[in-house]
Amino acid sequence: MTDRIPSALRPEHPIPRSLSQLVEEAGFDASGLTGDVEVTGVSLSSKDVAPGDLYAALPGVRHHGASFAADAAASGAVAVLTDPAGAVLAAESGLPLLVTPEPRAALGEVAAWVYRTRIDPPTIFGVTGTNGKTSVAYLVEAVLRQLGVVAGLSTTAERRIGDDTIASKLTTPEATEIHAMLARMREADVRAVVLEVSAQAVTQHRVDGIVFDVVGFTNLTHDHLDDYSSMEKYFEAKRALFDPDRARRGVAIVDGEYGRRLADESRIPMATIGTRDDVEAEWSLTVDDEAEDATSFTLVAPDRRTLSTSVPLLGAFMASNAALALVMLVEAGFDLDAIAHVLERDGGIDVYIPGRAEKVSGDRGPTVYVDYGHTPDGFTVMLESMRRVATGRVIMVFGADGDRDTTKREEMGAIAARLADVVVITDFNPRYEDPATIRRALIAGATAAVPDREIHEIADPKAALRAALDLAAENDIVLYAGPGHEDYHEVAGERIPYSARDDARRALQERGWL
Ligand SMILES: CC(=O)N[C@H]1[C@@H](OP(=O)(O)OP(=O)(O)OC[C@H]2O[C@@H](n3ccc(=O)[nH]c3=O)[C@H](O)[C@@H]2O)O[C@H](CO)[C@@H](O)[C@@H]1O[C@H](C)C(=O)N[C@@H](C)C(=O)N[C@H](CCC(=O)O)C(=O)O
Ligand SMILES: Nc1ncnc2c1ncn2[C@@H]1O[C@H](COP(=O)(O)OP(=O)(O)OP(=O)(O)O)[C@@H](O)[C@H]1O
Repeated sequence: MTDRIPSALRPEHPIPRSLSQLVEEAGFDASGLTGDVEVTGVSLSSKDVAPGDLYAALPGVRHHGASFAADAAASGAVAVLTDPAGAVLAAESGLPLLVTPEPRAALGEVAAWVYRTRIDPPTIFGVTGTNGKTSVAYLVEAVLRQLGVVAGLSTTAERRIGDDTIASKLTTPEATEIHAMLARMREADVRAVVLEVSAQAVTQHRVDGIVFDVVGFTNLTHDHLDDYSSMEKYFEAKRALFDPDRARRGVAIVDGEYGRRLADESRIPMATIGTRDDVEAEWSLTVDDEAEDATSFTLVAPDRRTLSTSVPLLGAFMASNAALALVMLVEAGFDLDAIAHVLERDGGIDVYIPGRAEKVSGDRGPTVYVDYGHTPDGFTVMLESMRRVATGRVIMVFGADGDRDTTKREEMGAIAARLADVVVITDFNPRYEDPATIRRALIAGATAAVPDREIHEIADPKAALRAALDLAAENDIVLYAGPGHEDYHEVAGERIPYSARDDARRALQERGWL
């Protein structure tokens, strides 16, 4: 299931620790330890085991990790952390066992202990919310760099340690990977780390063993109702991050109901940001100007100091993301005036976010963006911004993920039909679902909302994009929403290499526009 974790995300010079010490110091039931041994790392998949690792054999949806204990031993694992059922399965590996009733809940602490990530930690930022997490994480990292701080970053798109970039698989890595990455970051003298935190990561104990200095909340809107039975449960998963056991301080955008509730109900000090006049908040954001590839804004602090700057990206929502990033930095102790000074020196926030409102066109032909929007709210904010800057029509190409929250599809179709002039519906990661069924749901939503909207159904994404470009005039905008930074298209369990950004550039070149 998991590909190997790149060695660049593990410490180069791990320091051994003995399991008996872990039992002693972390309060594990010593009767669960069947032999002592020194460990240098922890891994959650037999495929990721490096020599000297403690293999965490967890029960999963499809397998019990303990059935791979022999494979882990063959790769150099020196002990197994598992539950009582796993202890039976792992016995034949002959490795010492550390048995605990809920190994997943123990994993963060164990990994933090093995990798010593609690000792002299960097400043750790966490970002959560339905939309905008990746963008905010990049924005925090960008300003840290501008301030001269060596930073680390972990997002859906990439993990970054200083200048090294490694592609990501999950939004938030497993606890084993996070602590290994933090240990590697320490070797690279990283002093501040930004982690994107999904709701699933909180629920699945992936961020256990970390105390965040500042956590930020973007918004909460419809998504992931396949993993959470209600918005309330989804909210609870996010709120759990804003707890004294997990974080010292929080920052929330309080435009929406959930942001306000989070600020009111959290048991950690919370700073609030409002991006509309009718919202009461300590910090206020005003968008000064929106252009095709830049948004300028002014942030007013609780003490009335102001910071006026810009992001080199389209959209008022990117100004909200930037405001959250800046207030998180202030809450972490960075001085607002010092931040204002470097941003003025550099002409704004110097950031590149792969596949988020990314303009791929040049000076000729229509303006073309590739974006990662895959929720009703993401569609809304992006299309509303495009409508404000467009001098021509907005043509939108999109699909919807297979095997993911099916309840949002009709709403996505409806928003596209209401806010775009032309809609091209295509396939996007159908996974194991019938792609025609997904398209039908999107089209049903679109036609119910705007019966006479111009809608094209073109299954092949490359053909759909080219059809949109053929329809576009010089002053039109083409938005290709969904694929963002991804470099594959997932069909029936197979990942077919496909980069929408490269394909869009190729299509523009074919037309002599780039
Ligand atoms: C549905 C779900 O949550 N699945 C998670 C779950 O997988 P699983 O229980 O099916 O694992 P399994 O295949 O039964 O295997 C059991 C154990 O055996 C191990 N194993 C398995 C095979 C093998 O050869 N060797 C081996 O060691 C596995 O590493 C695992 O620990 O446990 C795995 C390892 O602990 C997770 O990686 C996996 O997340 C999958 C990849 C996933 O897609 N999760 C999604 C829902 C997710 O977390 N998404 C959010 C993004 C949200 C957003 O859009 O913002 C995220 O943070 O990425
Ligand atoms: N503040 C925001 N409010 C609403 N939509 C947003 C916001 N910021 C970004 N988006 C939209 O959501 C898409 C995903 O953005 P981003 O990757 O930053 O969010 P995310 O929460 O990290 O999502 P994911 O975890 O799926 O990557 C963007 O491409 C854009 O369409």
